[in-house]
Amino acid sequence: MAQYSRVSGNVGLITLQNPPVNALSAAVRQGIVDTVKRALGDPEVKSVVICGQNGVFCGGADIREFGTHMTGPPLVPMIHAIEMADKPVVAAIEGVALGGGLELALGCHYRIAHTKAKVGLPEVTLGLLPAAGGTQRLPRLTGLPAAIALITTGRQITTAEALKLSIVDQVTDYSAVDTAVKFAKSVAERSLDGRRVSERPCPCPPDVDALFEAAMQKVRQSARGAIAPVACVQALQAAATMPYALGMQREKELMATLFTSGQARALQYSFFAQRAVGRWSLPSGARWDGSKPRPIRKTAVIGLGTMGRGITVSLAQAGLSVIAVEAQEKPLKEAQQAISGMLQRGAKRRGGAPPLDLITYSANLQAVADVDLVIEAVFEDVALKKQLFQHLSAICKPEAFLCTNTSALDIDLLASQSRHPELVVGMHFFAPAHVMKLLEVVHGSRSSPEAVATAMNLGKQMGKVGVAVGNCHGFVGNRMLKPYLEQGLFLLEEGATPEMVDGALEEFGFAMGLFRMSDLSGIDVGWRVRKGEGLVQPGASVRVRQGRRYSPLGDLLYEQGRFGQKTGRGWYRYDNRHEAKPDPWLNNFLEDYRARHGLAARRIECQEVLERCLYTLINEGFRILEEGIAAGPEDIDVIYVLGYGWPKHRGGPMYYASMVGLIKVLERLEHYLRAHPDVPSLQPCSLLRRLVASGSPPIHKWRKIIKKTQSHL
Ligand SMILES: CCCCCCC/C=C/C(=O)SCCNC(=O)CCNC(=O)[C@H](O)C(C)(C)COP(=O)(O)OP(=O)(O)OC[C@H]1O[C@@H](n2cnc3c(N)ncnc32)[C@H](O)[C@@H]1OP(=O)(O)O
Repeated sequence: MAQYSRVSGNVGLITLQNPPVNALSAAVRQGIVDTVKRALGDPEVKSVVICGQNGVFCGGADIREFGTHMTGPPLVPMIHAIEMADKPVVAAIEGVALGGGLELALGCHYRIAHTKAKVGLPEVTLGLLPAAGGTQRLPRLTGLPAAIALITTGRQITTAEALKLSIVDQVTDYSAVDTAVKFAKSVAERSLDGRRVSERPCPCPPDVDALFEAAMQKVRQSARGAIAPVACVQALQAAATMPYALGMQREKELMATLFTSGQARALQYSFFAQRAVGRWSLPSGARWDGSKPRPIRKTAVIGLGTMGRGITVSLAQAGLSVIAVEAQEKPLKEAQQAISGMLQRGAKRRGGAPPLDLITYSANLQAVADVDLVIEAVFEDVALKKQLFQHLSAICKPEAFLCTNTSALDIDLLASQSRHPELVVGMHFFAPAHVMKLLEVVHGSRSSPEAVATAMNLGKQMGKVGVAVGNCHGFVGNRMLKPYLEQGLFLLEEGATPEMVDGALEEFGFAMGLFRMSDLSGIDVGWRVRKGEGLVQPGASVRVRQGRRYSPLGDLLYEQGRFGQKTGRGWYRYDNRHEAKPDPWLNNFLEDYRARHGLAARRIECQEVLERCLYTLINEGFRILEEGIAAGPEDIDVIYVLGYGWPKHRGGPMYYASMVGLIKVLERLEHYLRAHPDVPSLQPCSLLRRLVASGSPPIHKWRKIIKKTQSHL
């Protein structure tokens, strides 16, 4: 809806009303059309201001409408009518002007924004392009390079930056609406010549072809198969080379292919999934809306290795005070230097001063005595962490939350070392912790809903997307990774090469194939995990361990000192630190290994690589759902997209399974299980069977069946 009033004598004020973000639903679009008509037809009204209620201009088109039969007036003619009005129309931007919201503002003759507002065209992140004239109007204001950068990334910018780029005409610290009304009065009689953006020429640099070639190359490299960024460049190319009307036609055609694409559906699913995970629930029935987080003011981080440093930076950037503890003086000094550098670089990027004063460094654990919440990030060693929890429990005030940054260890075991196990939760950050948005908040059997709510809330303050998960080895993300990695090794035994397996996964859209990932995280790290599980038998290469097929290939590489990137050798060779090159040594090693074990190498197709690696990972995801470790498929999908390089435009593993068809996933798992009966991770899980038996319902209906399956267990 849109409300109309006349203010300050002769200014027509149109207020968009659709909480929480005034999205342009059919009713809002109808409201705008009606109120604009009314304002333009009222002889008393000399100029018009468009604003949004509750301090938010507009969050864009209503994404919930996209999957439905769309009704109501379309955006393009609505914005065109505003631009062609013969009375000045001013957009008063507060909060956000995003997507269709910014496109609406670009159709106005003037834009006045609050200093704290943000603007952007994030459609590309939803698999779309700004198809309400955004690709044609923005470059006419900002020039092509800035428009390419903004539209192909969807980056949201401050209004200070928007002012520099001529996207807005004025920025104010006062009410943008009041300022816009005053301004509208002052320009009431002024000519609109030059104010209609679509009538301006698109500024074209002389090297425009080279500019677009470079832009196309850049998006193709970073998009990893996503089609929307490519379409964005094509639409901008139309703005540069065609008259406005033809450019609009091209924008429309490109949008038509994106709008119904599977990628757009997956990205829009992901948008809502990232919000749905905030509405967590625990197996006990406790929920986000009934559990109050406790405010946290003082925090502490124990252990200032890579993870501890990233967590400290992230807490300070969120405005929280941090006691940063490292037992030895030398590493403490080194960490202090590194953290200061990270904060300074961050401040340079974001603007403002680095929050150095918020951090106090100490080598003494007693320094954490009066903090509200501790995050320990010491070495992943259960004995060390147990001892630390005993100390913390004795030192900290009784109501302090004790959080552990572990990627796999038992939260209940650590909680049992504390006098207040209900205040213990896992906070599993992902490296680099000040950059990665994902946070697994792990609830143990005794964690209180208040502790979970507080950790989730703290994560949000830190700019993370928290996902509440249950306690099991590897939680959700790392647990699902295990069968995926295992299949990679089995494929090598059967005739594949690391570059072939990685090629298939990267072609699918993963940021990195599994062997490149293993080289990056360290072959020694995986070895240590397997050792902890009792799987490593040095020197032996027996292919059955704990009653199931086992590949010792990773252990053999470890024994050769090939730890991955850090030693320059792993599954690949690294002549310079980052570039992975196929290593003839490895091929010989694999041939010897196969010969020793009587394994005949066979030709393996990419499809088999994908099916075996991805379907076993997905199958583990179904087990996790069945056991209640994750509350719903959205939780798993958010974890994989934000933490494990799963291609965003494929929605996440569980969404992907729903798109491939559950029956196909089930059949292929059964097929591979027949070929490899000694691999239990290929055994389809009962939830998958139950979903297939229920007719493979759409993903949003899985929770109901999961609940039924759980009640049968
Ligand atoms: C052939 C058809 C042609 C159509 C023309 C196409 C041209 C235009 C396309 C578009 O405009 S696409 C939409 C572009 N806009 C966005 O991508 C913005 C998305 N929203 C956000 O980034 C954030 O929500 C926000 C606006 C910055 C606010 O963030 P905040 O952290 O304050 O709140 P959230 O938890 O994110 O959101 C609150 C609530 O609102 C829902 N929501 C947000 N934006 C939209 C939207 N555009 N449409 C529908 N709903 C929206 C969000 O889902 C939350 O609700 P719940 O999911 O929690 O119920």
